[in-house]
Amino acid sequence: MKVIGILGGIASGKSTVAGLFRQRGAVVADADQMGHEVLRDEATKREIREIFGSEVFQDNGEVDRRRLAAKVFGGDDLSHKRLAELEKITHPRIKTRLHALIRSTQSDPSGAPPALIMDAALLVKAGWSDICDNLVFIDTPYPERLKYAAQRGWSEAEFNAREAAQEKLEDKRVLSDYIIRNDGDLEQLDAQVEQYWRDCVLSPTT
Ligand SMILES: CC(C)(COP(=O)(O)OP(=O)(O)OC[C@H]1O[C@@H](n2cnc3c(N)ncnc32)[C@H](O)[C@@H]1O)[C@@H](O)C(=O)NCCC(=O)NCCS
Ligand SMILES: Nc1ncnc2c1ncn2[C@@H]1O[C@H](COP(=O)(O)OP(=O)(O)OP(=O)(O)O)[C@@H](O)[C@H]1O
Repeated sequence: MKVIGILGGIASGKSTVAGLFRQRGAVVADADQMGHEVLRDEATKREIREIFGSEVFQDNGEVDRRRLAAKVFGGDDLSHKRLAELEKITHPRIKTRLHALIRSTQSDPSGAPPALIMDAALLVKAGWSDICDNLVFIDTPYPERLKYAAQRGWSEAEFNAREAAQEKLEDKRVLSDYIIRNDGDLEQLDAQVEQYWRDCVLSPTT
């Protein structure tokens, strides 16, 4: 089983590509989803309350992700410091979940899939790319990414603040060993995923 990391900018289509791999039989590790699960963990909530206070919690005791996002993605020095504190709490727990999923997928009694796809925006920054055998970069023009993010309700300022908290796009591109261009429709994206699946997953030369 190959562990394949997906790299790309915000709203570049990483999860979409991961979904196309899933349709072909891959297992997908969704780090954003794992991050959300971690925020529901009681020990995590305690640590977050100590640092950020009760203002980032909803009345039902769960973390309010919008309010927490506003605190850590402000784009200023204080926000950067807060984001580093949040990552110190959540990243080790996300990493534990990623490793657990890889282990359980590898040892699945009904057989491991050809690939496990790591859909994690912070793969390189968090040091999780070491787990990957291959890295695929999704190359999506900035205006398209901005448009897709706007459909999620993100302003350009919010988009840029999150992007600034990630590794530079060029650094991710250089680290990758395959590039998928996402500048067309979903059918064109699917065709590239199919080619990669056939050439690099099912019949790899390396
Ligand atoms: C700040 C939080 C509560 C905001 O939640 P929200 O639902 O708005 O965003 P979500 O988690 O779905 O992430 C959406 C996108 O935001 C970007 N993003 C998320 N966390 C970070 C981060 N630490 N640094 C830079 N960008 C980030 C990524 O591109 C991600 O795909 C949440 O993102 C969080 O807890 N982040 C810290 C944990 C983490 O690093 N998760 C990402 C793992 S790859
Ligand atoms: N080629 C495309 N045509 C139409 N819509 C697309 C295309 N590529 C991506 N999208 C849409 O753009 C949005 C963002 O894609 P997606 O969530 O896969 O990005 P992401 O890189 O995983 O985002 P994040 O940075 O939050 O992790 C989604 O709504 C997706 O359907």
